[in-house]
Amino acid sequence: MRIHVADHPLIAHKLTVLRDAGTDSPTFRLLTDELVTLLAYEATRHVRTEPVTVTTPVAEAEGIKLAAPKPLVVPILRAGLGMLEGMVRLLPTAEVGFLGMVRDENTLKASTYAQRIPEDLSGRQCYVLDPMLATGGTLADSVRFLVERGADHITAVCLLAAPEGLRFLERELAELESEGVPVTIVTAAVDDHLNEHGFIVPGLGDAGDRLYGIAG
Ligand SMILES: O=P(O)(O)OC[C@H]1O[C@H](OP(=O)(O)OP(=O)(O)O)[C@H](O)[C@@H]1O
Ligand SMILES: O=c1cc[nH]c(=O)[nH]1
Ligand SMILES: [Mg+2]
Repeated sequence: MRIHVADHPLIAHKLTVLRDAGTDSPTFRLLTDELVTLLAYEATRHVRTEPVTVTTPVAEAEGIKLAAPKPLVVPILRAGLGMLEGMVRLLPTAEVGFLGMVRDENTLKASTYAQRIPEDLSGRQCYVLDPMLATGGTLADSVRFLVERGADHITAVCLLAAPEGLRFLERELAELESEGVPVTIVTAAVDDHLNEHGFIVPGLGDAGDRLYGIAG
């Protein structure tokens, strides 16, 4: 598993404001959107392309275009939805599939309550969006779901990751990787630890609640 921690002053600045408990929801949504576009630049570094020739007003030029099949962007509801626009701004021709997942507050186990993902993902590169990688359970399940449908290249874009979750994913996804499905995590920061409630410390709190308000 490849882990890329973005190292850029603009990302660190926006993340600092995002962490601040005093930042209101409209600002939190705006900053999330801006951060994802910056992270998307790194996350799409290995997007598949094919050569193309265009005719400029002067001569022919060799270039590239995104290869078929189109990449699939998968926001993990709810909080991942706040990352969607920032991602497709950079990948406007991507298709979008949805996975609704929620973590039980007591057991910290993730479960899937909704999905709208193409049945056949053979040869598709998938970009999973989820702001928080805490225990890693949600991401591990979502990666397995996509690979079972044929995805062969997965990149997760997160705002924050916990070391415990990254170690868990390394172990859980080792088998997939040995079968030739590379997994990359792109994150704005790796925080210190998880607390007894499975929250990232120092973190930014509950990303879904901060984006959309307290869920019932
Ligand atoms: O790494 P994990 O320990 O699995 O935790 C991370 C998950 O927890 C949060 O979702 P939550 O269950 O709060 O749902 P929400 O997005 O609807 O708020 C977050 O958005 C991730 O999806
Ligand atoms: O810190 C955390 C952990 C899981 N989910 C969140 O939204 N925040
Ligand atoms: Mg939540």
